[in-house]
Order: sequence, then C-alpha cells, then structure tokens
Amino acid sequence: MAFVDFDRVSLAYDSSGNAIEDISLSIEEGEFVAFVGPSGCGKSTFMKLCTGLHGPTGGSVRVDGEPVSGPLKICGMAFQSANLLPWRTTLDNVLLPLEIVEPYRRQFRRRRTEFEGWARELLRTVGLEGYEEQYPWQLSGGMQQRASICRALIHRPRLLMLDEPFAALDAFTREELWCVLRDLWEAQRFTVVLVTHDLREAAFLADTVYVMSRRPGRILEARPIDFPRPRPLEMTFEASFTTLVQALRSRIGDIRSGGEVRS
Ligand SMILES: Nc1ncnc2c1ncn2[C@@H]1O[C@H](COP(=O)(O)OP(=O)(O)OP(=O)(O)O)[C@@H](O)[C@H]1O
Repeated sequence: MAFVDFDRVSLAYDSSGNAIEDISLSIEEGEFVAFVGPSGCGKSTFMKLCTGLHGPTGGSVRVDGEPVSGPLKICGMAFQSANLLPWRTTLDNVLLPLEIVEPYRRQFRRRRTEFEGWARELLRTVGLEGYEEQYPWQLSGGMQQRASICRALIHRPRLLMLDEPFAALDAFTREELWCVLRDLWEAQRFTVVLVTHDLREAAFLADTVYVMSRRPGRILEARPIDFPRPRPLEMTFEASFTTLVQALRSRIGDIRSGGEVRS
C-alpha cells in the first residue's frame, strides 16, 4: 500500500457543503508531490486531512497503512510565515520539536548535547552556520525560513508538509531555497507534500503535480514530472520546462474561468 492513501475523501467543514470532494490518490514513500490550484480550492484542507488535524466526513485517509485518527507525530510542517519564537535563539527554535514530540521529549535533558549536534548539522546544511545564537529578528526573511525548515526536519519526520513556504520571499531567495529543499530531500528522501501557487516551484521540485479544481476541490489531474534528477536550477530556463509550466498555467487559467475538464 502507498505511504499516503486517500480513498474517496470528502470534507465538509459546516453546512456550506464540501470543501474537498471525492479525492482518491496515493503518494509513495519518498515521493515529492505538489498541489496547485485556484485560491480556496482546498489545498490547505488536504494538508489538514493528511496530518490528522481534521478528519474526513467521507472516505478514508491512511498514512503508513494506518487510518489517520489524530495529529501525526511522523510529520514536520513549515508555512508561509516562519513563525520562529522571538525569545529563542535560532538553535533553540530548531530544537523546539524535540522538546515537544515523543520519544524525544522524555530524552531531551539527557541527550541535549547530541540533539544540539543534529540542529547544528541541519543549520550548516541550509547555510546558517554561525547564526545559531542569533535571534529571529536578527535574521533576514530567507534565513528565518531556512531555520523554519530545519525546525520542521529536526525530529526526522517521514512526512514533510509545506504550505506555501517560500511565498513571502523575493524571487532570488525563493530559488535559493528551492535548491536547499531539493538537496535536503535528495539526501534524506522523506516524503514531501508541497502546497504552492508557484507553478515553476511545483515543476522544479515535484515528482507529481496535482491540479485541483475550484471549490469543492477535486483532483483534475495528476501530472508526472519526468525531468531527471538531480535537477539543476538552470533546468528552469529550458524550453521543455517552460512548456510544462505554461501548460499548467493554462490549465489553472481554464479552471479559474470555469472551463475545467477532468483528464
Ligand atoms: N475551518 C474552516 N471552517 C469552515 N470553512 C473552512 C475552514 N477552513 C477552510 N474553509 C473553507 O474551505 C475551502 C478550502 O479552504 P483551503 O484553505 O483549504 O483552501 P486553499 O486552496 O488552501 O486556499 P488558498 O490557496 O487561498 O490558501 C474554502 O472555501 C475555505 O473558506
């Protein structure tokens, strides 16, 4: 069975009807998937269902073979806003999940030096060596987002959920962070679910791009992205890449104007 398995999943938050409807899909362990679609189509709702923050009102959600019945521990998350705690240093922000998530929580005091080593190593990997003792307000937006990705990965989650993590960054910083994420994923091969409005980002990073319809969100297309890996950033300037992005863009344009077709 797939690592993440959605079988005919729907969710109605209230009496206003389904936010997402009849979603069936499978994500393999180690796969990198991206969700794109018009605003309000249910991308964040999909994430909530996947991580157990919300239960479905129809169908079933399974992760690692088990029905999801509450918040998953095997999950790391990062969002558009880095949300670092301003009174903690970068290092202490990254360590936070280990102070909260079992089994690390009960081992935290005893293994603190070892855990700090993990945090320092991750910070080094994302280019933040030397900033461990700085506070969030001393870091740029891109640096804060790097730290937030470290925090999402420190407890070695098998599933990484990213909800528009680079949306607030300038184009250069965003592309730098695509490469940071690409390299972390190449090295560790956790499963990634990325929600994004940026079609280049989806096409550069993902193995599969899911295109969602307007509310109620359904999957209109699961597009495999076959560019060989590892993918250099220069690939995004090649004709085959821009053609793919253009195809996704016109698909979403059709959806926004109401002419959506399931393929
Ligand atoms: N807690 C909630 N209670 C009621 N309705 C909700 C709740 N959360 C989301 N919705 C509704 O469900 C639908 C899907 O919302 P969701 O946030 O999943 O969309 P999205 O695709 O992530 O949007 P965006 O691209 O704008 O971030 C929207 O119509 C939204 O208003």
